[in-house]
Amino acid sequence: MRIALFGTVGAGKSTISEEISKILKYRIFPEPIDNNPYFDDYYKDMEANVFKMQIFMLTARSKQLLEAKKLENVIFDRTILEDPIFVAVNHDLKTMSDIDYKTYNDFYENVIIPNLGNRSEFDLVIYLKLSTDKAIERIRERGRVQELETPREYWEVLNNRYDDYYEKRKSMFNFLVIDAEHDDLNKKMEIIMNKIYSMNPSLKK
Ligand SMILES: Nc1ncnc2c1ncn2[C@@H]1O[C@H](COP(=O)(O)OP(=O)(O)OP(=O)(O)O)[C@@H](O)[C@H]1O
Repeated sequence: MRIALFGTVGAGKSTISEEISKILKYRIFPEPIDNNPYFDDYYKDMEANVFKMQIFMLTARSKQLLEAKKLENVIFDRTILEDPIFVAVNHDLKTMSDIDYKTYNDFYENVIIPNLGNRSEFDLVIYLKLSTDKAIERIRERGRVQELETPREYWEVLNNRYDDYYEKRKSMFNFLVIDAEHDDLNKKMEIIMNKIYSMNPSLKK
């Protein structure tokens, strides 16, 4: 089964990915952050670095999808579907120009998507939905320095854009929406695993 975690920064995707992986022993494809040469600069100056950051992210995720093609069972900690959401936020907040926004979207629609073919198909997309206040609380608790100075408006627009994406495309993917506002991991996992087992009862040992 190809499982994807979908949701704004601080939603808890990494934790849920790890919990599912512990149970099903599926490999996780993590967010390409650790060796990302643009990550620090992006948070320091989005306008100057957003385009470079996006090219890096798309390339890293395309490489992951190529590798994952060989595997039947995988977990994606965020998907390539979500990168344009970050780009739209930059455009909304005017840290990306109209021209760059158009170029990115042309590139994404005409180069990235056709090249992916069925590699970006997911059996289940788990949307961890939460309020912006809660997301910010988690970002602060986690304390990743690059994210701490980012204005609230960025997280707010990002979260709204996630909701819009879901509303517009909910019939295109097999979404499971999880209320990620509360911290009860067991409760969230129970709903998720019940869904996974209902899709494939043989996974339940
Ligand atoms: N396309 C993108 N453009 C800009 N920033 C991105 C993009 N994709 C991911 N990021 C950034 O990369 C970081 C991702 O970190 P991480 O893997 O911890 O995910 P997260 O969204 O914080 O997840 P979690 O739900 O686990 O809290 C965040 O700072 C996020 O804003």
